[in-house]
Amino acid sequence: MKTTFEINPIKEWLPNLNNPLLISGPCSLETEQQTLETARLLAKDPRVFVYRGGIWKPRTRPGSFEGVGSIGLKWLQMVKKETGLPVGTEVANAHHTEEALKADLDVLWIGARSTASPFVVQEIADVLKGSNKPVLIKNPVNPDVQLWMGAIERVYQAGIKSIVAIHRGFTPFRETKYRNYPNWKTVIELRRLLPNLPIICDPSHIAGKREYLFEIAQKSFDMGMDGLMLESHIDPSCALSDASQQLTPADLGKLLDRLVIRHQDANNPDFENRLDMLRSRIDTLDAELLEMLSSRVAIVKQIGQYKKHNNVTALQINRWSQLMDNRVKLGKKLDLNESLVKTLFQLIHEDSVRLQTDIMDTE
Ligand SMILES: C=C(O[C@@H]1C=C(C(=O)O)C=C[C@H]1O)C(=O)O
Repeated sequence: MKTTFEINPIKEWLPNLNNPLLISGPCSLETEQQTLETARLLAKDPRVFVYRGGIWKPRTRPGSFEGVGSIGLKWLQMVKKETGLPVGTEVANAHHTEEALKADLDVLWIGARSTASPFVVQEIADVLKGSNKPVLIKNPVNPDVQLWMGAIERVYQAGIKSIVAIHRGFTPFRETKYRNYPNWKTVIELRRLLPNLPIICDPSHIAGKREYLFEIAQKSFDMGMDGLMLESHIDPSCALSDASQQLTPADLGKLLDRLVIRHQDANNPDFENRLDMLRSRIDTLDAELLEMLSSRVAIVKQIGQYKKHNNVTALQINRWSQLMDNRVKLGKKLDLNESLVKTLFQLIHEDSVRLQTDIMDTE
């Protein structure tokens, strides 16, 4: 499928956007009062552009608070009427989508568990046909960029051009300090595949804890994200869901005050000139790296021939272990990141062994 999507910039559906897109509001709407009081405070901050509130909550285990359901749509309409903020909620099946469209919410989003299921996304997309609603699509729970793309394509094929992707982190397979670990590699790949697609970050679901929200939000701007979705609650300690990751509107304001917003360009000729100079040095160094790599490959091939004639295995585990230890030590001395050195030499070694077995088996 071709990947030149004509995605609308956010400003097309949010004309007063003059800052990164910030979506905020409670994880779950709980009562009319909690919904409205949170909204009233958020509406005072001009950096908040959309009010969010979950009403159908996909919970991992049964028995937790699963949201107030359709009554919440009425509360969201009240927020819009009173504050003027556009409002949105998560939809997870055709019925939710029909209800949300009937209530004329301004934006809808598809959650991470739903994105992971093509059937669910398709059923939502079928209902969205002809609606023109902006749709935000969270990453699937596993870092599979194709699955994320698939959900975006399904919604796009339903005629929706106002799409935003949300990085909400991925299910960890081991203990991490975050609730859902961020995977910037997957986000960078999505950006490469769909350069015009706005991508925002959801630090609340990545962090799981208030104390980590700032570092993730700042990293998002460092990475060129187009905005943030940050949960807020009038009284987080009493929240019925995700109590430890929500902020009061006042604390949200304080967090926003500390964030440095970064731009794609500096619009400053001095900066551009200096950057060009440094980049041309990188270009030269990269060419040298590749030439050195090519010389290395030539020797690896020579060794391969030599091994072939002497019936010696391509893989030499002792040499490989010593080489790796030595390169890691050298890398440390040169102040290089250990995982960079390891990954680089693992790739180089894997290719050496492949080259040598090819020589042994085909010539
Ligand atoms: C080049 C060799 O063959 C393999 C490739 C290596 C490499 O790329 O440096 C090291 C050990 C071997 O597993 C060798 O035996 O020296």
